[in-house]
Amino acid sequence: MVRFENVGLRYGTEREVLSDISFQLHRGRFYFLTGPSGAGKTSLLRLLYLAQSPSRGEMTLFGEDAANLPRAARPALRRRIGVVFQDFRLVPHLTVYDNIALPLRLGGVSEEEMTGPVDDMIDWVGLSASRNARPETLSGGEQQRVAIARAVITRPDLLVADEPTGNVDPDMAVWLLRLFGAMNRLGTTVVLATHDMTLMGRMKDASVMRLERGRLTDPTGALRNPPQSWTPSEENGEPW
Ligand SMILES: Nc1ncnc2c1ncn2[C@@H]1O[C@H](COP(=O)(O)OP(=O)(O)OP(=O)(O)O)[C@@H](O)[C@H]1O
Repeated sequence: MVRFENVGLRYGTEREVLSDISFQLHRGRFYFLTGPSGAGKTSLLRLLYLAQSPSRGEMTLFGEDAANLPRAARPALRRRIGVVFQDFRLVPHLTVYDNIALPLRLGGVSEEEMTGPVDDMIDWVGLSASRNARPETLSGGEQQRVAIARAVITRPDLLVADEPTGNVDPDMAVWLLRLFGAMNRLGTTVVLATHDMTLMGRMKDASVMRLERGRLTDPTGALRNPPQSWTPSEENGEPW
């Protein structure tokens, strides 16, 4: 569903921060993106969620040429991608409910249609008691659960997360990883950037993409060939 071929990225006239990046992401898989600080993880994720265009190379997303996408075609492709950031990026003056409902409102879903799914989602992330609270009154872990709920309320094909557990305690990090795992079991492809080796060890089936000074290594060998044994699981105890 995603293919990068010899992708390079430079900011302005500086040297390339990403060079010769080639990989494929397979539908329904879980990927960790790791590497030292400054290796280019955020830059690679920004390419994936179309916040940045590559300086060279080929980039195919959901079968579309994403490297040369006309501006007008970007929103439709972008709607198929959910994004979660380390610093949550919630809208401060909106309640938990309204933050999670935001992508549906922007997509033109009626208030009547969205109430059930948004409340189910609030329940799923364990925040029913905070439905009408503003983000500033929540803990970091609670805010990140709102951010994850907002990112997945549209059931994206691809979920991209940039150090989503960086600002929460270790127990909450495991809780959040379970949410990403549950989404993944429902068929969403997940790419999660992290430094946290313990967290990576908890997701045994995940593939690991490692960046070193702007170049990608493939320690699990899974980026070019999909694992033969793997099939998406239909099991789900989640509300949607
Ligand atoms: N907007 C920008 N303009 C110029 N250089 C940038 C910009 N964003 C990132 N860089 C540079 O690109 C390189 C890769 O940065 P990036 O943030 O992608 O790495 P990272 O692996 O995510 O690091 P960290 O783990 O510290 O967040 C760094 O040298 C950084 O200084």
